[in-house]
Amino acid sequence: MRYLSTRGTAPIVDFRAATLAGLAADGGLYVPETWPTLGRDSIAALAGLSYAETAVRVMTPFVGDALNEDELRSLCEAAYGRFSHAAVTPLVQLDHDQWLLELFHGPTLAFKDVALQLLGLLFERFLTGTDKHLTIIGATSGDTGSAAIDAVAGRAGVDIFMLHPMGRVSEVQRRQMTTVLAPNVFNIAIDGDFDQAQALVKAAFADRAMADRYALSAVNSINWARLMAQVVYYFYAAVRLGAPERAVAFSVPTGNFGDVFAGYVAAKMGLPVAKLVVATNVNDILHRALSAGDYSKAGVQQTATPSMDIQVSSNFERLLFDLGGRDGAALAAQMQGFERDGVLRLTNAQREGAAALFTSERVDADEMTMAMRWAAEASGQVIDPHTAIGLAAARRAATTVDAPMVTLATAHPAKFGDAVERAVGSRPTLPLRVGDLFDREERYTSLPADLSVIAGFIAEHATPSA
Ligand SMILES: Cc1ncc(COP(=O)(O)O)c(C=O)c1O
Ligand SMILES: N[C@@H](CCOP(=O)(O)O)C(=O)O
Repeated sequence: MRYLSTRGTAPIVDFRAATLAGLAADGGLYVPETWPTLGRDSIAALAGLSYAETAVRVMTPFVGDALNEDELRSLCEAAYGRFSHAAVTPLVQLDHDQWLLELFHGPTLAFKDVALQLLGLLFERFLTGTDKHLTIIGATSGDTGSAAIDAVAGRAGVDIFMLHPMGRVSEVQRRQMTTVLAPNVFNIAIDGDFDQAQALVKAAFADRAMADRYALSAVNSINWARLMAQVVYYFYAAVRLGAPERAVAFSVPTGNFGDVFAGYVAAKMGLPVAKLVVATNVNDILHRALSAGDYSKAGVQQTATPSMDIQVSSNFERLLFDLGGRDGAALAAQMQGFERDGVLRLTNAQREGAAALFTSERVDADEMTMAMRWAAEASGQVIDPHTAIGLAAARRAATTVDAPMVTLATAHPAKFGDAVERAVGSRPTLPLRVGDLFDREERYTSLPADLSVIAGFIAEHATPSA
C-alpha cells in the first residue's frame, strides 16, 4: 500500500514512511492511494474474533509489506493486552435501538488509547536497527496528550513535546500528562486555545529545516496510522450487531474529525454503515459545513466538552480531498483559502458526496445534560459529557435512520467529574489504574503561542536526528 498527500506534491511513500513522517512535506495529510475492500465473506468471518485478531484483519491491507502478519499480530496483542476490558471496546445496550461503544478501557481512559498504544509500538518497531531519533510534536485539547505520553514515555529514540491550551483541559486530563516525569516527555502549556496549538504543530512541520533536523513526527490524527487503528472498532462493533447482513449507524462526538473519518474509511472498505452522525458541541463548524456547505471559522467557545472545543478540524481535509475527486492542486487551493480567510465553501460534489453518508447535529449544553440524565435513568449508565453530545445527536438522528445506532463513548466519565456531577448529582470514581494522580508531582512549562519560542524550547531539549 502506498500513501499520497492530500496536497498532491509530496512524494508518495509506504506505510512505514507515512507513519514516521506524520504530516506530508507539502503540508498535506497522507491517505492510501486506493481504499482496500473487505468482501462480505471476510466481514462475516470477523464474527467471534478477538479485538486484536480483528485489528490484524482490518489493518493488514494498509500496512502492506512494512510488517508481516505475525509482526502486526504481536504488536496488536501487546497494544490491546493493556486494556482493562476483555472485549477491549465493549458494546453496551441502552434501549431497543441505542448502543454505546465503550472506547475508554485503555490506560488513559479515552478512545485515543486504541490507536496510540499501537502507534507507540509502531514507532519503536520502525526505529529498531536505525540510528534515527524521532521528535514528536503534538497538540492536545486533553486526551491525545496523555494517551500519546503513556505510549512513548521512557521509550528509547523518541522525545515528545505536547502542547496543551493552558487552563482549558480538565484537571484529570492535565495531571495525566504533567505527572509523567520521564526524561523524554516535555509538556508545554500554551497561552492560547487548541486551534492555536494545532497551528503551531503544523507550522513546525512547515519549517522543513527544523522538521528534518529533528525528524519531527506526529501523534495527532494527522498521522494516518492513528486513523487506521480507529477503523477497527467500527468493524468490531458492526459485526457484533449483525453486519454484514445488517447495516449499522454510528454517532460520533467530533472535534478534529479523526474518529468519524475512520468510520468513513470503514464504509469505503465495504462495511455496511447506514449513517455517520457528526455530533458537535456549540463549536459547530463541522455541522455548518455538512448541513450548509459553510466551513468557516468562528471564535472557539469554552464548554464542558473541552476535547471538542475545536474550530479547525484537521481531518476534514482528508474528506474534502476524497470527495473532491482526489485533486491535490484543487484541494491545496481550497485549504490555502481557508488558512488565509478562515472561510471555505464546499463544492457541490463535496456536499453531495458527504450527504450520502454523513448527517450532523449541533448539541448545546442543556441537551448534553439531558442526555447524561437519560442514560443514567434509562439504563444506569454514567456517561461523560463528550459521549453525551454523541448520544443526544444519536437520539435525534434515530428518528430518520432505520438501523441500530451506536454512539462512540469516547472518554471515561471520571475524566470530567465536575460536569458529570453537575448533570447527574454524583461524582464518578477514578478507576484504580490511574493510581495516586492527585498526589503526584506535576511538571510542565508555560510558553506563549509563538512558534519561535516553541522552536527554541525544542532546540534546547530535543536530540537532532542522525
Ligand atoms: C473525549 C473526546 N471525544 C471526542 C473527541 C473528538 O474526536 P475527533 O477529534 O477525532 O473528532 C475528542 C478529541 O479528539 C475527545 O478527546
Ligand atoms: N480532542 C483531541 C484533539 C486532538 O485530536 P487528535 O485526534 O487529532 O489527536 C485531544 O484530546 O487532544
